[in-house]
Amino acid sequence: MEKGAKVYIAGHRGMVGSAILRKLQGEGFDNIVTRTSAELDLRNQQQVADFFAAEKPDYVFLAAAKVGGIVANNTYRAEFLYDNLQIQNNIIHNSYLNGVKKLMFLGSSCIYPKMAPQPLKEEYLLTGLLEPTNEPYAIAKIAGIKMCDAYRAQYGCNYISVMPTNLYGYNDNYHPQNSHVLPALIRRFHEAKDSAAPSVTIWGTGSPMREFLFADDLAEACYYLMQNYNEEGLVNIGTGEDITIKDLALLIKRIVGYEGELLFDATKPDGTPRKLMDVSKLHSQGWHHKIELEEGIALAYQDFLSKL
Ligand SMILES: NC(=O)C1=CN([C@@H]2O[C@H](COP(=O)(O)OP(=O)(O)OC[C@H]3O[C@@H](n4cnc5c(N)ncnc54)[C@H](OP(=O)(O)O)[C@@H]3O)[C@@H](O)[C@H]2O)C=CC1
Ligand SMILES: C[C@H]1O[C@H](OP(=O)(O)OP(=O)(O)OC[C@H]2O[C@@H](n3cnc4c(=O)[nH]c(N)nc43)[C@H](O)[C@@H]2O)[C@@H](O)[C@@H](O)C1=O
Repeated sequence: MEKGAKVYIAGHRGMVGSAILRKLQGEGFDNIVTRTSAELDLRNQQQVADFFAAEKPDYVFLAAAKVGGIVANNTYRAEFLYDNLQIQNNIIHNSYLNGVKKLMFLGSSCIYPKMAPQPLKEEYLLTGLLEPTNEPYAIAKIAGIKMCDAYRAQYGCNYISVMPTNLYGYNDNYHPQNSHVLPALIRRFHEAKDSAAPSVTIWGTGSPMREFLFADDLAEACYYLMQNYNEEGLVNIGTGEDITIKDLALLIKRIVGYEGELLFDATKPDGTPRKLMDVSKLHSQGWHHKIELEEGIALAYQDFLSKL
């Protein structure tokens, strides 16, 4: 990507899109195109066609999506499938029609089979059944990978797909029910500290393992791969390290400074038992994460406090 190139970041107000925007601005890009969902509903085929025909971006980061935690995925199953298929189909197809030089599609580690061997290698895609709570979202993300590969094969489009692990960071979603575990627990421990509540309830058994990457690290990786990677298929983006939900809760509890007890609500779903990324392909490309979990949670908590 040349510094003067016109770059469209779809989803620039979200956690990931805003981190990519900061990264590109920091690198000196000054021709960045953005639209909020109120200005441009990416599910709408005609609106997206008109936008691409008018703006003709050179490069596209596809970081707009219907996103949420385990309960949101399981509750809004139709929206997670429909919205995500519409958004990505419209952007990928109109990028092709308007000669976009390169596009990055963001998927998720939930595309891998629920019981795949660990760590998750890119080649495990489509080798088994998906986790039921996020199957609609995962099916949409798998379709996005296959769209990029099909447009590369038939039309020669340089569209690449990256699969981030679970993310957290600035501008995260702190909704009590619909968010991911890390922001949900920052909020719950903070509110329990404020109200001197005797206990905090963690969903599920606490035994599932998850890997977490700070969104600004993800943005660094996306920028790096946009400059250096031009292949079909997918690339995992993560740290290669994971932690149980119980240990994550204990870490957040300590950082927030809450002193009560932990309770576990086994009526809430655990989801996939483990989804540790194999990051050897990413490391062989020359990229490694910088922000470790404890430091990242402290930064996210400061961001949460600053927006109260
Ligand atoms: N968060 C995570 O843990 C992970 C996220 N990812 C992927 O990273 C990408 C970004 O996620 P994240 O930043 O967390 O999500 P956010 O929910 O923070 O942001 C999503 C953005 O998408 C935009 N958007 C949603 N629907 C529409 C629509 N119909 N039309 C236009 N814009 C729309 C929103 O725009 P607006 O603000 O203007 O409404 C929003 O800014 C997604 O592809 C997601 O699947 C992958 C792995 C983990
Ligand atoms: C990024 C990823 O995000 C989703 O999958 P997930 O990894 O299961 O994400 P999660 O962060 O919601 O939960 C992780 C674990 O944590 C437990 N947990 C405890 N207490 C809370 C809690 O309070 N909130 C949430 N959300 N989870 C909690 C929860 O029960 C689960 O065992 C996908 O649907 C899919 O969209 C996707 O790609």
